[in-house]
Amino acid sequence: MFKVLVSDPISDLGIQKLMDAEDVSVEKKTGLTEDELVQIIGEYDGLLVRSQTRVTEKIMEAGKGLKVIGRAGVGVDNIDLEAATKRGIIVINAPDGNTITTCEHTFAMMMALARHIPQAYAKTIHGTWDRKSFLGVELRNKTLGVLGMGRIGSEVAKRAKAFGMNVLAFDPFLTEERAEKLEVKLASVDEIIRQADFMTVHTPLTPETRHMIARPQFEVMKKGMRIINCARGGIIDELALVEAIDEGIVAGAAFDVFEHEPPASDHPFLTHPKVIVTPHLGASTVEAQENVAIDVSEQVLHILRDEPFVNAVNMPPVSSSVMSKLQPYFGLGEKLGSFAAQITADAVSEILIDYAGDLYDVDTQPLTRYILKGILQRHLGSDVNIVNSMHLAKARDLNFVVTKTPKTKGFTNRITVTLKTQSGKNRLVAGTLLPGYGERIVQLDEFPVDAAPEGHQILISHNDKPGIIGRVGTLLGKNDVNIASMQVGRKIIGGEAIMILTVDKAVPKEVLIDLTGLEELNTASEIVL
Ligand SMILES: NC(=O)C1=CN([C@@H]2O[C@H](COP(=O)(O)OP(=O)(O)OC[C@H]3O[C@@H](n4cnc5c(N)ncnc54)[C@H](O)[C@@H]3O)[C@@H](O)[C@H]2O)C=CC1
Ligand SMILES: O=C(O)C(=O)COP(=O)(O)O
Repeated sequence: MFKVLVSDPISDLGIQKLMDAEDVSVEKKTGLTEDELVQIIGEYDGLLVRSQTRVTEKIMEAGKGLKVIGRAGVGVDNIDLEAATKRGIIVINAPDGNTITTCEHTFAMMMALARHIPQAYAKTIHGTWDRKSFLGVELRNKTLGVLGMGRIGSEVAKRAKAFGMNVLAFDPFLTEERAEKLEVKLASVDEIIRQADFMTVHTPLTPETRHMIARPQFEVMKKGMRIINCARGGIIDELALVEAIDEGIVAGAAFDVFEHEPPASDHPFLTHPKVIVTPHLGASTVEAQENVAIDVSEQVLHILRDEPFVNAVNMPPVSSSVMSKLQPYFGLGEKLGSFAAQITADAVSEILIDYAGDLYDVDTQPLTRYILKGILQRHLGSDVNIVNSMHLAKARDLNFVVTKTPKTKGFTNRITVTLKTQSGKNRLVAGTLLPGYGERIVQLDEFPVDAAPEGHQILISHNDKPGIIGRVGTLLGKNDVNIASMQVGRKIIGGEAIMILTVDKAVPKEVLIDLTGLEELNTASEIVL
């Protein structure tokens, strides 16, 4: 008999199938502390949560029999995925079930913001008939900026069109073609900030999206903008937002999510007359809660019974025979994908992967999943894994083409990843596994190189002129950035060249800016692998 613990309020109707299963017993214990969970988790094979329960490494360590953690919702930022993967605990989520509900909440917030509904309600029920203070604005003919055009963002955009709004959208995976299909105008974050009347964010919280709207963005923002966050606390810098409202830059904000939940009682949002808040209610409808609970229960049943499953956010289902041939290449593949994504600034329209030499007659599909994971993870965050990376690429109309080449000059094996972009500036990175030496990047765009893909790297494009290497070394030395290795590649003497430096620690942004100021140096960016 499998035992499943439900530790957050999850729809009974949704988990009915799990409760009815003869081989499963379900127990509901909500509101437990970490220590209380640690005490009891050892008895269970499965754990079902929403966003309240923080499933920490300590809990998983105590959950010796835990096979699966089911998240009845989208975001898995309350679950330590790395700890789960390390222990072979499969984490699944229900990504589709609460899309519409959260989109509708976003609209409820947008309307409430435009018409001051919470503030007007509060005055009216306290006996003040105030018709002067709450002059609103229409949505019609206003410009809505949508940051993050995944499931929820796309639905928000669709409904905004019905309200007569013009939609500007930004998502690293949004191509011109897809934007046209969704009837939105592709825009940069900067264009959205300068042009939108309303702005709503629908991205996950990743290192890249954390504080993506902060002081520098407020400084150039269109005056009078209204901002909505029903995605994750931390995407918008909360304190900088309050400042921007007080300075008259932002006309109002509606937040469902917070950097710390629940927010502290003295959080400025809670008393600010121009900020409206809800307690993370985006997914809280009867329908969504039923949907996500059904989805997650079905998957938990499959996993407990050792049956095929979908929506795993962390587990690689690779057979052992394929594994033994391909495993040595998995790390290289993922790094090549990540490297390619990090050097590509434009929206990617197609991914080309070529396997050559020893990889010619191997079923490389699992390896392709690692490469896609490396590419997608940069923008989609921790939800991408080798189980869902192909699905996620397809769902974003991101075509990937795999080719095989029997022989490769100079190497026994070679993986080449090319990202074709909207602007036509394609980026190529190729790598090989050298017996006895490990992973190597052997080509970057048209330049032959020989660099180990690891840690912090600086990629520099420059003109092949004497003295440039010295100038780079001196500047990095002055800034206490130690160079572990350096590789230079060029096609012709005196022409365009590149440099890959492996350094011992993260490179401050200012140092990268200073590098680009050096004579004969064109661009400098950091790659983290
Ligand atoms: N308030 C609530 O109760 C709920 C909140 N959510 C949250 O809403 C967010 C969106 O959920 P979904 O649409 O289902 O996810 P999704 O994965 O379908 O979409 C996220 C999109 O953000 C894009 N993105 C990533 N980095 C970006 C960047 N730097 N700039 C612009 N776009 C970027 C991705 O390419 C992706 O298309 C998630 O954070 C999720 O956790 C989801 C459901 C309920
Ligand atoms: O699904 C998500 O990402 C959510 O944020 C919903 O969270 P909840 O299940 O309502 O605690």
